[in-house]
Amino acid sequence: MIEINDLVMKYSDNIILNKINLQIDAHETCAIIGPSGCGKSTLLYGLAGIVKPASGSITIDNSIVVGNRKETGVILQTYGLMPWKTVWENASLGLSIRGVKKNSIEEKISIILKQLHIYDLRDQYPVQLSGGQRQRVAIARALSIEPDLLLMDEPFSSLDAIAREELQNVVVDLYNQKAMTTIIVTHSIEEAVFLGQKIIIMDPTTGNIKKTLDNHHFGDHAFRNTTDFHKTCVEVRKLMEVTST
Ligand SMILES: Nc1ncnc2c1ncn2[C@@H]1O[C@H](COP(=O)(O)OP(=O)(O)OP(=O)(O)O)[C@@H](O)[C@H]1O
Repeated sequence: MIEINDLVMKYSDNIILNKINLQIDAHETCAIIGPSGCGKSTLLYGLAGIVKPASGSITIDNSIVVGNRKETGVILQTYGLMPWKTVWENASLGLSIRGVKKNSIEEKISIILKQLHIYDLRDQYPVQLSGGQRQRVAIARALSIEPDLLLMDEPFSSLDAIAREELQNVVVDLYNQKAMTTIIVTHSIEEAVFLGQKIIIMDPTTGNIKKTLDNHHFGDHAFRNTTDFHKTCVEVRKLMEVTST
């Protein structure tokens, strides 16, 4: 379980997040949405231990986050792939850094690459891949460490609508297999509604949470085509409009 208590995040004297309180249950998926610059990434960096709170705390499973946590998988906007390493080498980086034995790495990475349909691309370099394929490699690397928490910062923003929906389906499938706590920062209302059991709408004027919606429909690819999906999108859009005026 994640507990955020009176969290203040600043860059120099500039307060970005102001006294945020939030609980995210273990095995929950949470989408964070809000206008550009409202501090979504900053919140994710706090959860990842990349940026330290000015005050307040972030606790994961009763331990205060003070830096990288080895059970947290992180996918940042830029994918973070090493251009000089192959798909296989990029995907296995997290395991080799942790000193995992070669046999075990081979077994785990083969399974994950096959699951993400990029096994045949294992000897290619990032420059030879499409955006969606690169993103699958980044997902493979994050999953290889078997995280209990997966943090994603606008992971699909550079993809076309179809590639984006395919990868959203992959996230749902992975969740249905492993039920890892998943937090995704997104600009897309549809993505937030499709991927978040909890949808957090941020308010840039207060540096706090405007509203949290519970969404019980998560987990089914077909949800995208339902009336409930569209209704929830409209609800989130209205809250975003209020936020941005
Ligand atoms: N390293 C930094 N140093 C100083 N200010 C920063 C830094 N990173 C972000 N900021 C500022 O903090 C604010 C919040 O940035 P953040 O990236 O968290 O917002 P965001 O909601 O994720 O934005 P976007 O949707 O555009 O990615 C912005 O005003 C940004 O300019």
